[in-house]
Amino acid sequence: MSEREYQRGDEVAWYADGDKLVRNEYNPATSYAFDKVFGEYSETQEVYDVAAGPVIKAAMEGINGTVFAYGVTSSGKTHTMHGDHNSPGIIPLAIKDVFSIIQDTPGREFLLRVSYIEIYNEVINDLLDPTGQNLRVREDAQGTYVEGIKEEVVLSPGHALSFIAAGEEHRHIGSNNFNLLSSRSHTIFTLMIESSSHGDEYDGVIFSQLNLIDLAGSESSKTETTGLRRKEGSYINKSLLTLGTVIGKLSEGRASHVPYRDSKLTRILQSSLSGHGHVSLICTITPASSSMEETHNTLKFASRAKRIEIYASQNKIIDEKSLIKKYQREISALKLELDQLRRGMLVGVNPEEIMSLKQKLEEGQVKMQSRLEEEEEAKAALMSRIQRLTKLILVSSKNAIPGNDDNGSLLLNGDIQNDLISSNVGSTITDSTHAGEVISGSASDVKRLTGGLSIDEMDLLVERVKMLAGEIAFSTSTMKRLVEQSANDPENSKTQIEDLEREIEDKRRQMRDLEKQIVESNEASISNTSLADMQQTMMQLMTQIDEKGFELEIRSADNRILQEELQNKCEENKELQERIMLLEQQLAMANQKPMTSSEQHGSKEYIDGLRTKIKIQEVENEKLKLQHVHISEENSGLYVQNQKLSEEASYAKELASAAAVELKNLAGEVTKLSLENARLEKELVAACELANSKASNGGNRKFDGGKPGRKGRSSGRVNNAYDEFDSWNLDPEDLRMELQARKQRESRLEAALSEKEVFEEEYRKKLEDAKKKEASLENDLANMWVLVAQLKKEAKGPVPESNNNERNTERPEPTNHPKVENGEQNNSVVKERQVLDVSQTAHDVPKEEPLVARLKARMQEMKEKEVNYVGNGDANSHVCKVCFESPTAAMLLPCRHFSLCKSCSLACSECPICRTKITDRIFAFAS
Ligand SMILES: Nc1ncnc2c1ncn2[C@@H]1O[C@H](COP(=O)(O)OP(=O)(O)OP(=O)(O)O)[C@@H](O)[C@H]1O
Repeated sequence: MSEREYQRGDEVAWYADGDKLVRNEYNPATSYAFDKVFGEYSETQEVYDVAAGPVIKAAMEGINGTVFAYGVTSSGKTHTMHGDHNSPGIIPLAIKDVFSIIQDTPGREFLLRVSYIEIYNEVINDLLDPTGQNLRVREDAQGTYVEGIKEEVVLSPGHALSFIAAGEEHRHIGSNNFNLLSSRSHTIFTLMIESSSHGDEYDGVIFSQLNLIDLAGSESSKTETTGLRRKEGSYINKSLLTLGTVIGKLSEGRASHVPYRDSKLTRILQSSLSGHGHVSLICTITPASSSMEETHNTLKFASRAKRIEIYASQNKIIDEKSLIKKYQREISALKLELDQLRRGMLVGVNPEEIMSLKQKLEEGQVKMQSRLEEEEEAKAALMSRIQRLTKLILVSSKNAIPGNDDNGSLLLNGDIQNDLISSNVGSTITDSTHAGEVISGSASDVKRLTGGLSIDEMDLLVERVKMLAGEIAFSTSTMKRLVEQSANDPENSKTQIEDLEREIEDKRRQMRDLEKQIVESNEASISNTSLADMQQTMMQLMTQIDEKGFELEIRSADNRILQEELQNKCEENKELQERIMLLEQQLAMANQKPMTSSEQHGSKEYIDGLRTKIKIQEVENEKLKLQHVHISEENSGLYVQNQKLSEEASYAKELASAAAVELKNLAGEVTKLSLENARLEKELVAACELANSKASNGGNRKFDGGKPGRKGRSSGRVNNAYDEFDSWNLDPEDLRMELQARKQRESRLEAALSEKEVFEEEYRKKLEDAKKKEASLENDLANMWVLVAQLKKEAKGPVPESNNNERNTERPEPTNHPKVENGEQNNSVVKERQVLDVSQTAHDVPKEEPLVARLKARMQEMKEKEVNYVGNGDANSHVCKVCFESPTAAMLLPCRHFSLCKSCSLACSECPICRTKITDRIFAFAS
């Protein structure tokens, strides 16, 4: 149990009974058996060894694998899959294992790629590429895949972890009342593994995919969430419900329709769940008594999932499609091309030519320059591509050097490791945390800078610096998490944070050392370069100058365009300002007009008075506009409320009709039972009579010598009946008891019947209340519209009577309020409107102030009503327990739980409250 659960006073409700059973503390007969149960003292490493290790090993041999953690919120899924600094989870352990398997597999080349996505509110986002949002799931011959996903080649465990750390920064996390850092999305970390053996032993390329999944936790109604969290919770629950249904269908083993398409999660996992890969499901549970029911559900889910049978087999792909093969082919072709190019260049180009080329360039002979540029660029591109491709292919260090001392270092393909091991560069790498991640290439083809490091080695150092930077990012994000958690456990966190800080400092130091080496090596190489090298360096520098020049040109062109745009904008601005001035002039002239007329009247006061009036009118207009906005908002609020009420009313109707159906059934059952009772009573009377007559005949069965004695009796009706009774072997006492039991059952049923009637009565009352509320809200709504119309009219000043029709047509109520349109509105509304109309026609419009006050009072009244309405009863009682949104339908599950809306209930194969299987659905509204 967690600290929080202890503090809450929870007890242990479920416990691990041995390493295969989970048993209920309160009801020991309830237990579930699994492949392996890990108790409270188990480490994640043990979980990894049993539940993930074999899957990862098989994935390295070409069999797809999926490992996922399932459980309610805060039960430890993220702890199991990601872990923390002290206890790494399945994902980091798997990554480490993958690289050590590569190291232990001499004779094979591997290419590893990773992708990392999340499913948040049924939208797939790429965590490695912030621009990759709302991606789509597609299907091809090999199964389902996410379109447009970013895949990154990884070279070391640290490299892979740095991508996870970067992805975690974008993942959706939030807090609920169970977990401060609750995962609000499902995440899928995928490792794509390609491998082939070398040279003569080449047997094609094997491809496999390893999915490591951290699901978001299902949320019960106990999770106090609102707004966004509630919405997220409903999406999480829906997708987990679909996962449950899919697992349920698969475990049945029958060829029925499996609804993979009902959620993105099941759609992506379709190939894994139904295909030929290994799947390992880790269910996380809490022993706490307050979550007993949720834990029970998880155990049932796990039991069902255990019944699914999957037939794992190795994948093979055709060579053309494999990336590793493509890279290998490309490397050979590029090397060839580079050779040709280099030969051509060394022979064909000398410093004078370069100088003359430079001169010609200055003179504008673009053709020559571009040839030089192209050749240089092509060469540089080829070299860097060869290096890059070569570095991506991973091989065990045991491959490359005969007699290698097997120091455990993993090499990236090639033959430069001798140099590395002998140089201090190599030792730095071997000393580092992810020892022996060495990048190699075909160094023979790559130019070595005299006295310094080869280009490959330099690249290797740069790569190593990048990896260290990634690892530092990962450690920093772990530290951030720890700092967040330090409030709960300051002592423990402090030491962890200190350790991490030390580690980060250490890595920074390593990075600085490497950077120093790079700089020193550059300097050394410069001081020792031969003439040829100088030529080449010069050429490279020239190319760089040219490139920079080109870049500069592009930038200045861009700049020119931007300046033009700016100028255009300025001109536009100027035009606009002129227009504004013109309009102002026009306005001033327009303002002057009444002055002229007032001059005609010869009264300055009159003008001032008019101006003040205009100003007041403007202020009033502003106010009215604001009020109009308020009222419109109020109106839409009322409309929504109205809709809600209608939904509630229909819900109540459905419930009532469901109750009626049940009542009818119960009545039928009661009648049947009464008939049965009557029959039994008759039988009892007959039996009693027989017993009595037997007693009066002195024939006590105990003393009459048993059955043979009865056979000798003379035939008669009573005796025949007795024989018949005897042949049934019925005891009157039994019958009496049976009768009593039936009577009890009957009275129970009658009690249930009357209870149902009470419920029905309650529902009826609720329905009436809802109807009343609806009517009153409609009434209010209509009143508001009348007021709005009046306000509008007043805003326009006194309107001549002939304008009344126009005013009426402006009213928006017919579109928003169907009842008014149909003329069905409440009489009081009609009356009020008539009164107002009359008052308007008589030019007896109340002054604005009282009207505004009335409007405010009305708004206050409406708000209070809303509060009363919302405050009535439990807001959660009628919402669907899965999506938390729609009202529940009147659905009769076999377990009698009315807890789902229609769409959720159709999507599930079992009741989410008690997990009873849904065999029939009776929709009351259908009946
Ligand atoms: N086996 C465990 N040992 C120690 N601490 C654990 C263990 N399992 C979970 N915790 C702690 O419990 C808290 C909640 O765990 P975690 O975040 O892994 O739950 P979750 O199931 O992923 O939750 P959600 O679904 O809300 O994301 C964390 O602080 C975690 O460190």
